[in-house]
Amino acid sequence: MKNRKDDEIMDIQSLLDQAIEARKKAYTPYSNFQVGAAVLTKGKQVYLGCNIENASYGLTNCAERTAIFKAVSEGEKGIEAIVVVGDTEGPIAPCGACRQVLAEFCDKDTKIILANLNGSKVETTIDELLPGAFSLKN
Ligand SMILES: O=c1ccn([C@H]2C[C@H](O)[C@@H](CO)O2)c(=O)[nH]1
Ligand SMILES: [Zn+2]
Repeated sequence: MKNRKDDEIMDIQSLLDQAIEARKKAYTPYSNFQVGAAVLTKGKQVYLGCNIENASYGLTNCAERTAIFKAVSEGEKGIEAIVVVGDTEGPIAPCGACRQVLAEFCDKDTKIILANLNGSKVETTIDELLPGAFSLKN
């Protein structure tokens, strides 16, 4: 019989597959570095994102922020898991801006899975990614 842990592993694998698909939609004429992300909300919906670059480089939106903003703009309240994937040597490392946005919408139980295309994968938390995050409640 399948247990809860098996279901979780399947969820994560399915999110990773979807993030890899989303990555193919990345708009990256400047860096040619594609990233994909998949968010599973507490409402059990999946939102996908890719990085979207701009001629004014600083306006680039990273894949994880695209996916999170899609979820939030549809009224989703919390994130159960997020997978981010890129063609990096090890698991991809989110930029500082994304860590601050993750801190806004993730809680201590949110699973943050960082992956690459070769099967490297780490599961982490927002507290590990951004210890001492800025918040108005500090
Ligand atoms: O976690 C990351 C790291 C980088 N990028 C994007 C931003 C830019 O388009 C390209 C190169 O930095 O990768 C993401 O989308 N997510
Ligand atoms: Zn980023």
